[in-house]
Amino acid sequence: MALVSPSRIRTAAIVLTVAAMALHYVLPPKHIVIHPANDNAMTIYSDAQWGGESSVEWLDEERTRWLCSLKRSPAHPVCGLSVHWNDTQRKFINAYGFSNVKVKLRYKGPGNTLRLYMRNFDGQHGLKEDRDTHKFMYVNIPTNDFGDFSAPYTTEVALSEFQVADWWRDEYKVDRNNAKPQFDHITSFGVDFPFPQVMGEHTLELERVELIGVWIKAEALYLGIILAWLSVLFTETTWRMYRWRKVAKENLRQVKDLTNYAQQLQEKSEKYRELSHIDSLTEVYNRYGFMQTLKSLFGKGALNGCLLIIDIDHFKRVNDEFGHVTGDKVLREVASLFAKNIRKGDIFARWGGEEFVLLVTSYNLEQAKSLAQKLRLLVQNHDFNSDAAVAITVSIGLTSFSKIDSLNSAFIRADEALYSAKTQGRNQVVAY
Ligand SMILES: Nc1nc2c(ncn2[C@@H]2O[C@H](COP(=O)(O)OP(=O)(O)OP(=O)(O)O)[C@@H](O)[C@H]2O)c(=O)[nH]1
Repeated sequence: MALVSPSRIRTAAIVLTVAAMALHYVLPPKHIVIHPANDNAMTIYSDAQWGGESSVEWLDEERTRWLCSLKRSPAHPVCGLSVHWNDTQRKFINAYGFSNVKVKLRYKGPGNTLRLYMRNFDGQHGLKEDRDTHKFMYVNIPTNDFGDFSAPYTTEVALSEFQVADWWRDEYKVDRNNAKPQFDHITSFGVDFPFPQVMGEHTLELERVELIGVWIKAEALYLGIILAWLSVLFTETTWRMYRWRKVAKENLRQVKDLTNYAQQLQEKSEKYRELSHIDSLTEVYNRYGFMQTLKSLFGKGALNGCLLIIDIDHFKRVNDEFGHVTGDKVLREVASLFAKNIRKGDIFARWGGEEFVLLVTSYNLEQAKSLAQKLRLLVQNHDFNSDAAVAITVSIGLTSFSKIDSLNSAFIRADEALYSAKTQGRNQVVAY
């Protein structure tokens, strides 16, 4: 089995999907603590610094609880607390990936609403060093949403609830497009009172402020899972296609092999068929080949012509005196002489032993006779180049025929003619 098979990849993908989803729901949210923290500074302020009548003071040594006394005066009534860190080690907070701010605050007083705010330095508007120029974003929260001193209560506010203050936009002449809340360079967090402020004494205690976010957003997680599954399916499809191609290639190769093998068999069977028609010694037709060729000629229509039976004279002597090897050589040469000197359509075969037959079509008896004489002389005059000091001659008996059913009788007549040629002294042609 392959090391990385599709089923293994799919199993791994299922395990990873389940693990990712479980982690997503089980993991505690990520958070950044804004307060309390060692690296921030807390300031309380009031309109007293601009000549107003309001005042503010810490109520405990730990500086967690403070008292705002809001008083009407010509100055705009202001009182609040600011947590900031742009003059501490932590220059700013990037809240990318965070969605909420969680505030644990206690309030006691006549006010109905508190204002939570954050400032963010955006580089285009304001100076880094001057916190008052940083974008002011706020959200008003009913005081009921916070606990009083008897029952502390935690409120969570979505960052999307914050809006940029109109006065900040007007003061720094920022157009609407650039006046959208942003939380990538938060430089301070604060609590104060929105307009219309309620005069009187307000006691507040800020216990904890933190940014809350998920490690990975659900949409991003699902998109990731979908992409991972798409790549698993892609990998699997590619793998399967690769395998199928390999199998198809192998099948094709086998088909090719079989085709080649079938071709070889065909060639062999052709060869054997041919061999079954051919006399192995002389390489001319044997008796079977002669009959088959004759049949195919009959198939093409009525046949007429002449039949010649050729027999080597005193061939036994050649064998007896010079051996069979010489005898074979003589047989081959006689066959070759005949084969070379007949027409393409004529059928020449070794009938058996030292006897040959020749069937010439469309020849009358006279024409066949002169052909037979020509062949007889060819043999007589041929230099057999053998050790046989005996002259090689042939006797030929021939006859004509014009009908298929007369072929048998033609054989008988030609045989009789041959016998006659032999008895009359051999090396001659006799026609019946
Ligand atoms: N070398 C060889 N000899 C063969 C073959 N086939 C038949 N013979 C020989 O051919 C000879 C034929 O002899 P016979 O039938 O007596 O005829 P002949 O000696 O030619 O005499 P006539 O036909 O009367 O002239 C025999 O000795 C056979 O052994 C063959 O394939 N090779």
